[in-house]
Amino acid sequence: MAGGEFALIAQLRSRLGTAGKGVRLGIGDDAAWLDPAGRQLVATMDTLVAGRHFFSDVRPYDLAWKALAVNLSDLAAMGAEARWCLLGLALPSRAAGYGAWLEDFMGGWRALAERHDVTLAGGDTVATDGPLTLSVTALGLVDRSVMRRDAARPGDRIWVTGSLGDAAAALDLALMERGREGHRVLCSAIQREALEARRLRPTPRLELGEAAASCGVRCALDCSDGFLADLGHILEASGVRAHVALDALPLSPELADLARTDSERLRRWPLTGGDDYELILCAPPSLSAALRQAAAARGLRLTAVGRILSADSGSSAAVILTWRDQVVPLPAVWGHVHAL
Ligand SMILES: Nc1ncnc2c1ncn2[C@@H]1O[C@H](COP(=O)(O)OP(=O)(O)OP(=O)(O)O)[C@@H](O)[C@H]1O
Ligand SMILES: Cc1ncc(C[n+]2csc(CCOP(=O)(O)O)c2C)c(N)n1
Ligand SMILES: [Mg+2]
Repeated sequence: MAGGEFALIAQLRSRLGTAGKGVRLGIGDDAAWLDPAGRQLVATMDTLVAGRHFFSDVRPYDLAWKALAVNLSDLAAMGAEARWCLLGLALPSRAAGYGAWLEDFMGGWRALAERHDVTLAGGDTVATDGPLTLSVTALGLVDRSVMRRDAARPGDRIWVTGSLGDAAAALDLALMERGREGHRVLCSAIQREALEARRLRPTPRLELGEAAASCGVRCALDCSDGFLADLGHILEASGVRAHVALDALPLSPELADLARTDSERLRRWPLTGGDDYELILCAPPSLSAALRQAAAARGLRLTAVGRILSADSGSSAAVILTWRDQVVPLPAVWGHVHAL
């Protein structure tokens, strides 16, 4: 980008890059100089592409929130304390320029960054002939071991924070509104607003992630591709299987209302929908009380949804799904999410 790039960076620097904890040198030099103060560093990156991860007409405020939230959610799943971010922007040319866009974008970024005391320490800005693309690197700190996806053990309880499926239902609504292929959803304006807020502004469960790791939980992952697909990552990495009780999956009141009359939806949205950004945790029963307490202290819903089984127990399926204690078939996992 020509001159506009430097004006844009100056804005980001003055509004988002002000001195933060451990920032020796932030936006403005060839690289950021950061001080983890003797702690261990956890690093993650997620990229959002217009048309694939968000609709091009998204409000910049919401886009910024989501780009940051999905990365903080990865730190939460490791049990890390979020500290710094780098922001990569690939911007297609726009008749209206990026002045007003950036103003709104920075508002959304700041709202979430301030909540977790995360500083923008650097990034990169380029022009592109392709779609608007944002790539965020998030850096966090831990003092002890992280939670890993290969650490589930037979006998562990499987826990889920918050509720599942709202964002997927909202995506169906948004697709229908745009005349695109989606599943028909009939709901009130109030229900729609609640679901849409979950799709647009996910809440990274950083406090619970840190607390769970402190309680001794060794296995977690954040749920972005859909509960079944993400649980599948844990099962594969850990070499185990699982039993999941479909009737135990936590639903928001709005989704429970919509799914009441339709068990197919009840299965699809929370199990395969994606974009939830809740944590899936696996922990031995001896940690259940401490985990429940950690969630209650933060006003966060935490639900036991199943159990980890050993690889050689019973049937060959990785996940045994039950509904009212009867085994039910697994829905097809949403294949196109990762089609390259
Ligand atoms: N291009 C890449 N180069 C190096 N490592 C990569 C690359 N893409 C992914 N990875 C690594 O692969 C692992 C899995 O990444 P993946 O993006 O599937 O998980 P995730 O970020 O938890 O999920 P999601 O992106 O759906 O939120 C991570 O360790 C990630 O750092
Ligand atoms: C416009 C639009 N279409 C589809 C979706 C749904 N979606 C896209 S990627 C993804 C999983 C995480 O992605 P990744 O694994 O690539 O990080 C999900 C649930 C959306 N949010 N917006
Ligand atoms: Mg990723």
